[in-house]
Amino acid sequence: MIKVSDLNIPTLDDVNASDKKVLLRIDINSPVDKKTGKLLDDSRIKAHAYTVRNLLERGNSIVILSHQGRPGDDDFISLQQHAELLSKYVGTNVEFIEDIIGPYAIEKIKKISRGEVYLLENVRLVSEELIEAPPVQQSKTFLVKKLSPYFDIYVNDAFAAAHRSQPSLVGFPLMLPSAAGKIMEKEVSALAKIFNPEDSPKIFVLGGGKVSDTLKIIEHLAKNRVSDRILTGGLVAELFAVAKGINLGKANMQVLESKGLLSLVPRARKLLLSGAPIEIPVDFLTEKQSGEIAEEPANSVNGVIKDIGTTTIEIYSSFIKEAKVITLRGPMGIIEDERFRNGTKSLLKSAFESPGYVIIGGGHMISMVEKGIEINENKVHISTGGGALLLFLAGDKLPALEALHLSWVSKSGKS
Ligand SMILES: Nc1ncnc2c1ncn2[C@@H]1O[C@H](COP(=O)(O)OP(=O)(O)OP(=O)(O)O)[C@@H](O)[C@H]1O
Ligand SMILES: O=C(O)[C@H](O)COP(=O)(O)O
Repeated sequence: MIKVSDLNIPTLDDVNASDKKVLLRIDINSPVDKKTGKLLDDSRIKAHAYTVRNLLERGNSIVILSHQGRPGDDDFISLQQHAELLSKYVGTNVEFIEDIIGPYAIEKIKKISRGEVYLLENVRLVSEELIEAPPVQQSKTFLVKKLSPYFDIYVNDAFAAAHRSQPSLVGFPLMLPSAAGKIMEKEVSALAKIFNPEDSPKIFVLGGGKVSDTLKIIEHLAKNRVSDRILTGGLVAELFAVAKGINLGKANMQVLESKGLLSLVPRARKLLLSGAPIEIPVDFLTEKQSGEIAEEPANSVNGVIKDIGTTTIEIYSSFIKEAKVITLRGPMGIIEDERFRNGTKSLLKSAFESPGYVIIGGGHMISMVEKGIEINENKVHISTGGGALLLFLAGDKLPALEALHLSWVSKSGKS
C-alpha cells in the first residue's frame, strides 16, 4: 500500500495479480522528431518495461493502453514504434494491435494467453479519451464499458498522466479490482522521500511548450507556497516576458499569437503582480530569417527566440547551485535542433553539480540527460512525469491516484 496524503493506494501486492488477464495503463508518450516521425527518446518505454516484466513473472497476460501526443499535433502518432521498443526492453514480443475497442481488438483480447503482451493503438484515437470528467462518468464511456468485461484486474502505471481525469486513467478502477503499477509506486515513494516540504530554497526550472499547463502549475505552486524561485525558459518565459511588458518583437509575438498564448497574458500578469517568485531570462539566443544566430538582450530581440542566452544561464546556474531542491521540467529552448540545446544542457549540468536534491521531469527534459552518466539515486530522481510530477509536488491530489483509492475502498470495504 502507498499512502498519498490521507489516501491509501493499493499496489500489486495488495490485489491478487497472479495468473490474471491484466489491463495495464502506461504512459509512453515520447518526444517525436517532427521531420521523420521517429521517437527521439525511449526513457518512458524503458521505465514501464520493468512493470510489464514484473506482471509477466506473476504469470499474467497483459493488454496495454497508452497515448501519444494530442490530436492535431505533430507528435500524435501510432504506437507501432513503441511496441518494437517495448519488446526490446521487456525481452519478449509485445504485439502491436492496430485497434482499441473494435472487433479486431476484442477478438485478440478474448484469445490472449498467459505470457502474451499486446499493446493497443494510441488510446487518444478514441474521442472520449480527450474529455476530462469524474470517475463515475468515465466508467460509463464506450472505452471502459467495451474493454472491462475481458479483464480480471486493472493496473495503472501511468504516473506521468495521473493528473488527467480521462477514461483510461480513472474509469476502469470503478469497474475492476485495481492497483498502482511498479513505476507509479516507485515515483510516489521516491518523491515522498526526496521532496521534504521543510527544505528550502526550492527552485523550479520550468520551460517547454505546454504553456497553459505550466501556467496552471505555477498558479498552484504559488498558491501553496511550494517554490522559493521559479526560473522560466522556453515559451513559458516568453509569456511572462510579455506579461512584464517586454517587447519581444514582431516575430515572437506572432509565434505566441499563432499558438493562442496571448490570451494567457492577463493570468501571467496577475501572478507577477501577486508577488509570485518568477524569474525571466535577461537574454536569448535567437535566429533571424537569414539563418543568422545571435545572442540578444531580452528587451531588444530581433530574431525568433530559440534558447536562453549565456548571461541567463549564468544567473540561473548561480540560483541552482544554492538550492536545496531543484526541479526541472520542460526545455529552455528548441532542443530538437542541437544548436539550441545549450541552455537546457547547461542548467542540467549545474543541477547535477549542485549539492541539492534534483528532480527531473518531462519527456523532453529527461531526453537531455546525458546517456551513461552516473546517477546518484539518493540525490537525483528522474521522473517519468511532467505536468503530473509538478502538480504532485504542488500538493494537488492526482485524479488517477484518487480513482485507485476509490476502487480500493469499494472493492475491499477498507479505507
Ligand atoms: N522558445 C521556444 N519556442 C518554441 N518552442 C519551444 C521553445 N522552447 C522550447 N520549446 C519546445 O518545447 C517542447 C517541449 O515542451 P514540453 O512542455 O512538452 O516539455 P516536456 O519536458 O516534454 O514535458 P512533458 O513530458 O510533460 O510534455 C519542445 O518541442 C521544444 O521545441
Ligand atoms: O507528457 C505528459 O505530460 C503526459 O504524457 C500527459 O500528456 P498530456 O499533457 O498530453 O495529457
